[in-house]
Amino acid sequence: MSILDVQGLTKSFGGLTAVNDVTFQVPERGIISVIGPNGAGKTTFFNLITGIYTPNKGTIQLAGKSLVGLRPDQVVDAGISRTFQNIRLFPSMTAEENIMLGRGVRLKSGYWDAILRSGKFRHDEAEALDTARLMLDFVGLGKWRNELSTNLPYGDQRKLEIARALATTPKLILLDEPAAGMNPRETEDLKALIRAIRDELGVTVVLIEHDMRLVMTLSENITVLNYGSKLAEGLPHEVRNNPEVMEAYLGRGAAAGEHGKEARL
Ligand SMILES: Nc1ncnc2c1ncn2[C@@H]1O[C@H](COP(=O)(O)OP(=O)(O)OP(=O)(O)O)[C@@H](O)[C@H]1O
Repeated sequence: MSILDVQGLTKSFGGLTAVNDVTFQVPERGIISVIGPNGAGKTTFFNLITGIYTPNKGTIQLAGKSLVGLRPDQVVDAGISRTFQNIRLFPSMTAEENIMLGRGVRLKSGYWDAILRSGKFRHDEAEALDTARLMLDFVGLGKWRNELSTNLPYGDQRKLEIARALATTPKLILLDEPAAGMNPRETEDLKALIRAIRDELGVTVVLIEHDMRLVMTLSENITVLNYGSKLAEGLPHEVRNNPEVMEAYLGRGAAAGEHGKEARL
Protein backbone atom coordinates (compact mmCIF):
# COMPACT_ATOMS: atom_id res chain seq x y z
CA MET A 1 0.00 0.00 0.00
CA SER A 2 1.26 3.52 -0.83
CA ILE A 3 1.93 5.76 2.14
CA LEU A 4 2.62 8.73 -0.16
CA ASP A 5 0.52 9.21 -3.27
CA VAL A 6 1.33 12.13 -5.58
CA GLN A 7 -0.76 12.63 -8.72
CA GLY A 8 -0.16 15.04 -11.58
CA LEU A 9 1.95 17.44 -9.52
CA THR A 10 2.86 20.63 -11.38
CA LYS A 11 4.71 23.78 -10.33
CA SER A 12 5.69 26.69 -12.55
CA PHE A 13 7.88 29.68 -11.79
CA GLY A 14 6.91 32.28 -14.39
CA GLY A 15 7.50 30.59 -17.73
CA LEU A 16 9.50 27.71 -16.29
CA THR A 17 7.70 24.49 -15.34
CA ALA A 18 10.00 23.14 -12.64
CA VAL A 19 7.77 20.12 -11.86
CA ASN A 20 5.55 18.93 -14.67
CA ASP A 21 2.65 16.52 -14.13
CA VAL A 22 4.60 14.15 -11.88
CA THR A 23 2.92 11.08 -10.45
CA PHE A 24 4.82 9.31 -7.69
CA GLN A 25 3.88 6.60 -5.25
CA VAL A 26 5.86 5.40 -2.29
CA PRO A 27 5.10 2.07 -0.63
CA GLU A 28 4.96 2.01 3.16
CA ARG A 29 8.42 1.21 4.58
CA GLY A 30 10.06 1.63 1.20
CA ILE A 31 13.44 3.20 0.42
CA ILE A 32 12.92 5.19 -2.76
CA SER A 33 15.25 7.53 -4.63
CA VAL A 34 14.54 10.51 -6.85
CA ILE A 35 17.39 11.26 -9.23
CA GLY A 36 17.97 13.50 -12.23
CA PRO A 37 20.46 15.98 -13.64
CA ASN A 38 20.99 19.38 -12.02
CA GLY A 39 17.90 21.56 -12.31
CA ALA A 40 15.61 18.58 -13.02
CA GLY A 41 13.14 19.70 -10.36
CA LYS A 42 14.02 17.34 -7.51
CA THR A 43 14.26 19.89 -4.70
CA THR A 44 11.19 21.72 -5.98
CA PHE A 45 9.38 18.37 -5.81
CA PHE A 46 10.38 17.99 -2.13
CA ASN A 47 9.40 21.63 -1.49
CA LEU A 48 5.93 20.92 -2.87
CA ILE A 49 5.46 17.83 -0.72
CA THR A 50 6.61 19.66 2.42
CA GLY A 51 4.39 22.72 1.96
CA ILE A 52 7.14 25.20 1.11
CA TYR A 53 5.53 25.69 -2.30
CA THR A 54 1.89 25.26 -3.28
CA PRO A 55 1.40 23.28 -6.49
CA ASN A 56 -0.36 24.80 -9.49
CA LYS A 57 -1.97 21.43 -10.09
CA GLY A 58 -2.04 17.95 -8.64
CA THR A 59 -2.68 16.12 -5.40
CA ILE A 60 -0.45 14.92 -2.56
CA GLN A 61 -1.76 12.43 -0.02
CA LEU A 62 -0.04 10.96 3.00
CA ALA A 63 -1.79 7.84 4.25
CA GLY A 64 -4.97 9.06 2.55
CA LYS A 65 -4.81 12.60 3.95
CA SER A 66 -4.39 15.53 1.56
CA LEU A 67 -1.36 17.74 2.20
CA VAL A 68 -2.02 20.41 -0.42
CA GLY A 69 -2.45 23.81 1.21
CA LEU A 70 -0.86 22.80 4.53
CA ARG A 71 1.96 24.91 5.97
CA PRO A 72 5.37 23.24 6.42
CA ASP A 73 4.81 22.79 10.18
CA GLN A 74 1.43 21.20 9.48
CA VAL A 75 3.07 18.79 7.04
CA VAL A 76 5.52 17.83 9.80
CA ASP A 77 2.57 17.33 12.10
CA ALA A 78 0.94 15.11 9.47
CA GLY A 79 4.02 12.88 9.51
CA ILE A 80 6.61 14.05 6.96
CA SER A 81 9.95 15.50 7.99
CA ARG A 82 12.98 16.32 5.89
CA THR A 83 16.57 17.36 5.71
CA PHE A 84 17.95 19.99 3.34
CA GLN A 85 20.63 19.99 0.67
CA ASN A 86 22.75 22.41 2.71
CA ILE A 87 23.34 21.86 6.40
CA ARG A 88 20.85 23.88 8.44
CA LEU A 89 21.94 23.44 12.03
CA PHE A 90 22.19 26.13 14.67
CA PRO A 91 25.98 26.32 15.17
CA SER A 92 25.85 27.94 18.61
CA MET A 93 23.56 25.22 19.99
CA THR A 94 24.63 21.81 21.21
CA ALA A 95 23.76 18.66 19.30
CA GLU A 96 21.04 17.92 21.85
CA GLU A 97 19.57 21.43 21.67
CA ASN A 98 19.40 21.24 17.89
CA ILE A 99 17.33 18.09 18.15
CA MET A 100 15.05 19.45 20.85
CA LEU A 101 14.21 22.27 18.51
CA GLY A 102 13.04 19.71 15.95
CA ARG A 103 10.99 17.93 18.55
CA GLY A 104 9.38 21.26 19.49
CA VAL A 105 7.05 21.01 16.50
CA ARG A 106 5.35 18.05 18.12
CA LEU A 107 4.89 19.68 21.52
CA LYS A 108 1.42 20.83 22.42
CA SER A 109 2.13 23.20 25.29
CA GLY A 110 1.73 26.85 24.37
CA TYR A 111 3.30 30.19 25.20
CA TRP A 112 1.71 30.59 28.64
CA ASP A 113 2.56 27.01 29.55
CA ALA A 114 6.19 27.88 28.87
CA ILE A 115 6.13 31.19 30.78
CA LEU A 116 4.43 29.64 33.79
CA ARG A 117 6.46 26.42 33.50
CA SER A 118 3.22 24.50 33.89
CA GLY A 119 3.15 20.76 34.55
CA LYS A 120 2.31 20.25 30.91
CA PHE A 121 5.31 22.30 29.80
CA ARG A 122 7.68 20.42 32.11
CA HIS A 123 6.28 17.11 30.89
CA ASP A 124 6.73 18.17 27.27
CA GLU A 125 10.25 19.39 27.94
CA ALA A 126 11.24 16.12 29.60
CA GLU A 127 9.73 14.17 26.72
CA ALA A 128 11.61 16.31 24.19
CA LEU A 129 14.86 15.66 26.01
CA ASP A 130 14.23 11.91 26.09
CA THR A 131 13.51 11.87 22.37
CA ALA A 132 16.57 13.99 21.62
CA ARG A 133 18.82 11.58 23.50
CA LEU A 134 17.18 8.55 21.96
CA MET A 135 17.65 9.90 18.45
CA LEU A 136 21.23 11.00 19.13
CA ASP A 137 22.03 7.47 20.27
CA PHE A 138 20.14 6.02 17.30
CA VAL A 139 22.27 7.88 14.77
CA GLY A 140 25.42 7.09 16.78
CA LEU A 141 26.09 10.60 18.10
CA GLY A 142 25.42 10.07 21.80
CA LYS A 143 28.95 11.10 22.70
CA TRP A 144 28.46 14.52 21.03
CA ARG A 145 25.35 15.34 23.07
CA ASN A 146 26.73 18.48 24.73
CA GLU A 147 29.05 19.54 21.94
CA LEU A 148 28.24 22.57 19.80
CA SER A 149 26.96 21.30 16.49
CA THR A 150 29.55 23.33 14.60
CA ASN A 151 32.33 21.29 16.26
CA LEU A 152 31.05 17.98 14.90
CA PRO A 153 32.79 16.37 11.91
CA TYR A 154 30.97 17.08 8.65
CA GLY A 155 29.44 13.62 8.27
CA ASP A 156 28.18 13.76 11.83
CA GLN A 157 26.54 17.14 11.25
CA ARG A 158 24.55 15.56 8.44
CA LYS A 159 23.58 12.70 10.75
CA LEU A 160 22.52 15.24 13.37
CA GLU A 161 20.14 16.78 10.85
CA ILE A 162 18.67 13.35 10.24
CA ALA A 163 18.29 12.85 14.01
CA ARG A 164 16.50 16.19 14.25
CA ALA A 165 14.10 15.19 11.49
CA LEU A 166 13.50 11.82 13.17
CA ALA A 167 12.73 13.53 16.49
CA THR A 168 9.39 14.65 15.06
CA THR A 169 8.48 10.91 14.86
CA PRO A 170 7.62 11.03 11.14
CA LYS A 171 5.95 8.34 9.08
CA LEU A 172 8.10 9.38 6.14
CA ILE A 173 11.43 11.18 5.93
CA LEU A 174 12.68 13.07 2.88
CA LEU A 175 16.46 13.34 2.62
CA ASP A 176 17.81 15.93 0.15
CA GLU A 177 21.29 14.82 -0.93
CA PRO A 178 22.24 13.26 2.40
CA ALA A 179 25.62 12.03 1.09
CA ALA A 180 26.69 15.38 -0.39
CA GLY A 181 30.25 16.16 0.69
CA MET A 182 30.72 12.85 2.51
CA ASN A 183 33.79 10.70 2.10
CA PRO A 184 33.31 7.01 1.11
CA ARG A 185 33.43 5.78 4.71
CA GLU A 186 30.85 8.34 5.84
CA THR A 187 28.65 7.36 2.88
CA GLU A 188 28.83 3.68 3.90
CA ASP A 189 27.80 4.65 7.46
CA LEU A 190 24.96 6.71 6.03
CA LYS A 191 23.73 3.75 4.01
CA ALA A 192 23.57 1.61 7.15
CA LEU A 193 21.78 4.41 9.00
CA ILE A 194 19.14 4.81 6.29
CA ARG A 195 18.48 1.07 6.35
CA ALA A 196 18.16 1.20 10.15
CA ILE A 197 15.69 4.10 9.91
CA ARG A 198 13.45 1.89 7.82
CA ASP A 199 14.11 -1.47 9.50
CA GLU A 200 14.25 -0.41 13.16
CA LEU A 201 12.05 2.69 13.26
CA GLY A 202 9.66 1.62 10.49
CA VAL A 203 10.00 5.03 8.79
CA THR A 204 9.60 5.22 5.00
CA VAL A 205 12.54 6.95 3.27
CA VAL A 206 12.62 9.01 0.08
CA LEU A 207 15.96 10.47 -0.93
CA ILE A 208 17.30 12.79 -3.58
CA GLU A 209 20.86 11.77 -4.27
CA HIS A 210 23.59 12.29 -6.84
CA ASP A 211 25.91 9.55 -5.54
CA MET A 212 24.92 6.79 -7.95
CA ARG A 213 26.71 4.04 -6.09
CA LEU A 214 24.64 4.82 -3.00
CA VAL A 215 21.42 5.17 -5.01
CA MET A 216 21.91 1.90 -6.88
CA THR A 217 22.78 -0.17 -3.82
CA LEU A 218 20.24 1.31 -1.40
CA SER A 219 17.08 2.04 -3.34
CA GLU A 220 14.26 -0.38 -3.88
CA ASN A 221 12.83 1.83 -6.60
CA ILE A 222 14.09 4.88 -8.45
CA THR A 223 12.23 7.75 -10.10
CA VAL A 224 14.13 9.84 -12.63
CA LEU A 225 13.16 13.47 -13.23
CA ASN A 226 14.37 15.43 -16.24
CA TYR A 227 13.34 19.01 -17.05
CA GLY A 228 10.61 18.68 -14.42
CA SER A 229 8.97 15.59 -15.89
CA LYS A 230 9.20 11.96 -14.88
CA LEU A 231 11.53 10.33 -17.37
CA ALA A 232 11.68 6.83 -15.93
CA GLU A 233 10.83 4.76 -12.90
CA GLY A 234 11.83 1.27 -11.89
CA LEU A 235 14.24 -1.05 -10.17
CA PRO A 236 17.86 0.12 -9.94
CA HIS A 237 19.08 -2.16 -12.77
CA GLU A 238 16.17 -1.09 -15.00
CA VAL A 239 16.95 2.58 -14.48
CA ARG A 240 20.69 2.08 -14.89
CA ASN A 241 20.19 0.39 -18.26
CA ASN A 242 17.51 2.75 -19.55
CA PRO A 243 18.89 4.49 -22.68
CA GLU A 244 16.77 7.61 -22.08
CA VAL A 245 18.18 7.96 -18.59
CA MET A 246 21.74 7.59 -19.86
CA GLU A 247 21.01 10.20 -22.51
CA ALA A 248 19.59 12.61 -19.91
CA TYR A 249 22.81 12.42 -17.92
CA LEU A 250 25.44 11.94 -20.58
CA GLY A 251 23.71 14.04 -23.23
CA ARG A 252 24.43 17.05 -21.09
CA GLY A 253 28.11 17.11 -21.90
CA ALA A 254 28.85 19.77 -19.31
CA ALA A 255 27.15 17.74 -16.58
CA ALA A 256 29.26 14.71 -17.44
CA GLY A 257 32.43 16.75 -17.09
CA GLU A 258 31.57 18.84 -14.07
CA HIS A 259 29.66 16.27 -12.08
CA GLY A 260 31.41 13.02 -12.79
CA LYS A 261 29.49 11.17 -10.12
CA GLU A 262 26.20 11.97 -11.81
CA ALA A 263 27.36 10.79 -15.17
CA ARG A 264 28.32 7.35 -13.91
CA LEU A 265 25.19 5.29 -13.87
N1 LIG B 1 11.84 29.72 -6.25
C1 LIG B 1 12.16 29.58 -7.53
N2 LIG B 1 11.96 30.56 -8.42
C2 LIG B 1 12.27 30.41 -9.72
N3 LIG B 1 12.82 29.30 -10.23
C3 LIG B 1 13.06 28.28 -9.40
C4 LIG B 1 12.74 28.34 -8.00
N4 LIG B 1 13.10 27.16 -7.42
C5 LIG B 1 13.60 26.40 -8.40
N5 LIG B 1 13.57 27.05 -9.58
C6 LIG B 1 14.01 26.53 -10.88
O1 LIG B 1 13.36 25.30 -11.07
C7 LIG B 1 14.23 24.38 -11.73
C8 LIG B 1 14.37 23.14 -10.88
O2 LIG B 1 15.18 23.45 -9.76
P1 LIG B 1 15.44 22.40 -8.57
O3 LIG B 1 16.29 23.09 -7.56
O4 LIG B 1 14.16 21.83 -8.13
O5 LIG B 1 16.29 21.29 -9.33
P2 LIG B 1 17.12 20.07 -8.73
O6 LIG B 1 16.81 18.89 -9.56
O7 LIG B 1 16.86 19.97 -7.27
O8 LIG B 1 18.62 20.54 -8.99
P3 LIG B 1 20.00 20.18 -8.21
O9 LIG B 1 20.28 18.76 -8.46
O10 LIG B 1 20.99 21.10 -8.85
O11 LIG B 1 19.75 20.52 -6.76
C9 LIG B 1 15.56 25.10 -11.96
O12 LIG B 1 15.56 25.60 -13.27
C10 LIG B 1 15.50 26.22 -10.93
O13 LIG B 1 16.25 27.34 -11.36
